[in-house]
Order: sequence, then structure tokens, then C-alpha cells
Amino acid sequence: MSLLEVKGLRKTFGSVTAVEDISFAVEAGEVFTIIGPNGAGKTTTLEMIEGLQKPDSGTITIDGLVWAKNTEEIKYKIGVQPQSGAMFDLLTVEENLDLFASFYPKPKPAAEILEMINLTDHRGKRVKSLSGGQKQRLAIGLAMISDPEVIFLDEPTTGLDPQARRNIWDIILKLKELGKTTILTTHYMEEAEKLSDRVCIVDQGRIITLDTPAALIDRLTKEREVRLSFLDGEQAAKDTEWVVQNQPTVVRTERDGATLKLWSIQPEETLYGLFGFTKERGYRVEQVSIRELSLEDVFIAFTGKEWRD
Ligand SMILES: Nc1ncnc2c1ncn2[C@@H]1O[C@H](COP(=O)(O)OP(=O)(O)OP(=O)(O)O)[C@@H](O)[C@H]1O
Repeated sequence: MSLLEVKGLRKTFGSVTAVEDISFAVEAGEVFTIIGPNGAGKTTTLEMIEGLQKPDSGTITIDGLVWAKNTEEIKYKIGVQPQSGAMFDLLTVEENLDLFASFYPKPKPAAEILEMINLTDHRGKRVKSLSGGQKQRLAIGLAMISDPEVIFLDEPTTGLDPQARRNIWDIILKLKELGKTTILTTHYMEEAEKLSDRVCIVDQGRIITLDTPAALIDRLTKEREVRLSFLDGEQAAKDTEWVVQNQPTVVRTERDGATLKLWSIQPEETLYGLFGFTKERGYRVEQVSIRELSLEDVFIAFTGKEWRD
């Protein structure tokens, strides 16, 4: 049996269907990420699993336990990152940790948590004077104080600058090293790709696809985007476009002035042919790149929609 099993979850608010039908299973030790655009139903899904909202239908099992029968046991198994409003602004970092620790019979020592979230040097600071990133790190620390098996992090990096986001990533990776299971939601594709063992892409309350980031990217068409720009201007780009359009490996092309984009199922082959032509004509290529595929491409391929952070 998986550590977390979710089957047929559904939740409506009046006429709004926040979660239509969501099922997945998470194994112990995984970083499992739910990613999707605004309003996709990520928070509602997480809150149902955390026991904060009651599903209209569907079942949730955490280590074989269910909320209706095993409320107290589940509470000790899971850690939920509190909203910043749940922290005490006038208390220090350490006082907040001690206060949350007092709710549990066997909490982790605050000093250990402070090390983990890299706030030891700031333990005497009041919460109200912390930066956004430090507050988020404290929120993760508070979720860890009961030493839970499963930790839920709902968009822990939204609104943070790149360095602060990376600091949070480090903590999530440390949790993984400790063998914890992390359920994460995010808007950021890059984050999902870097941290997750498996990703589930959610849109309009349904799972579009679920797999490891690498497998999701692999499933995409092998078509790759190649971009070139020419030192000799628009005519060079136009002539080259005309030539590559006739290559069987090239699916389509796009040109903007002296910049040419092409989509090829065998980019290397296409480039050999293309460079043969440019050499013959004496056209100088200024830049050439083959774009890596990312989870963003997976989202676009499955939904037909552009991804917006
Ligand atoms: N308490 C509520 N009352 C009414 N509608 C709600 C409520 N909670 C969520 N919704 C609606 O349900 C849908 C899903 O919301 P949810 O917050 O789960 O999405 P999300 O993927 O977490 O989005 P975001 O990334 O913006 O947080 C949205 O249309 C939202 O407006």
C-alpha cells in the first residue's frame, strides 16, 4: 500500500467545481508535486488531504488511516506549512517554534529545526522583521516540528526572489535526504522539474498527466526547436528558410528578420544540411541553439494552452 492514496476526489463550491476528479498515490520518501495554473484546484486538493476541507466525494488514505476514524493519528503523521498569518509576529523565531512544539508530545528540538531551515543566526528575531524568504523557511520549520512523515507545502516559493527560492529548494532536498515524503504545489515548472520525483499536472480540477519529469518530457514529440541568426541579414535567413523547408526532417519554420526558427525531428541532420548551404553561399551564422524541452512544453502539449507563471 502507498503512503498516501487519493481516489476520486471531488469538491464544489456552489456552482464552481474546484476539483472534478483527482486520484493518485504517493510512495514514502517521494517529493510529489502538483503543478497547475491559477485556479486549477491545487490548494483545494491539498486542503482535503490535510483534513482542512471535506471532499464532496472520494477517499483519502494516509498510511492506511482515514480522517473520519483516525483524526488524531493522522495529525501526528502529517506536517502542514502554516499560512504566515498563523505565526506570531511579535514572538521570535525560536519562540514560535517552541510554541508549536508545545502542541505535540514528542517534538523535534527547536535547535535542530533552526539548523535545518538555516535560521539559527536569526532565532532571536521577531517574525515581523523577517524577510519573505525567512518567513517561508520558518513556516516549513513549523510544519516539521512534530517530526511528521509527510510534509505538505503549498506554494512555498510564490513571490520569492530567485535566491530565496533556491534556499527553500535546499530545505526540500534535505527533507528528502531524511526520508520524508513531501507533497508540494507550485506554479513554477522549473521548480517542479528540479525537485520532484514525480509530477502531476492539474488543470480545471483534473489530472492531465502524471509521471517523473524526465518521462513526461520524453513522451513529447521528438520535435526540437532550433534557432539561428544571420550576420548577413534578412536575405540570408530567407534563402536558408527556403532550403530547410524542403528537408524531410523539418516540420515547420518561422522567420523574423534575420532570425530563423525551425522545428526538426532530427536537429543535427538538419543542421548539417543547413550549414552545407550557408557555407556554399558564404552566409555567416551568428548564433545557433537547440532548445531543451521542459515541463512547460509538456503542459502546452497536453492542454494546448500557454503556461503563465
Ligand atoms: N472557498 C471557496 N469558495 C468558492 N470558490 C472557491 C473556494 N476555494 C477555491 N475556490 C475556487 O475553486 C477553484 C480552485 O481553487 P484552488 O485555490 O484550489 O486552485 P489553485 O490551483 O490552488 O489556484 P492558485 O494557484 O491560484 O492558488 C478556483 O476557481 C477557486 O476560485
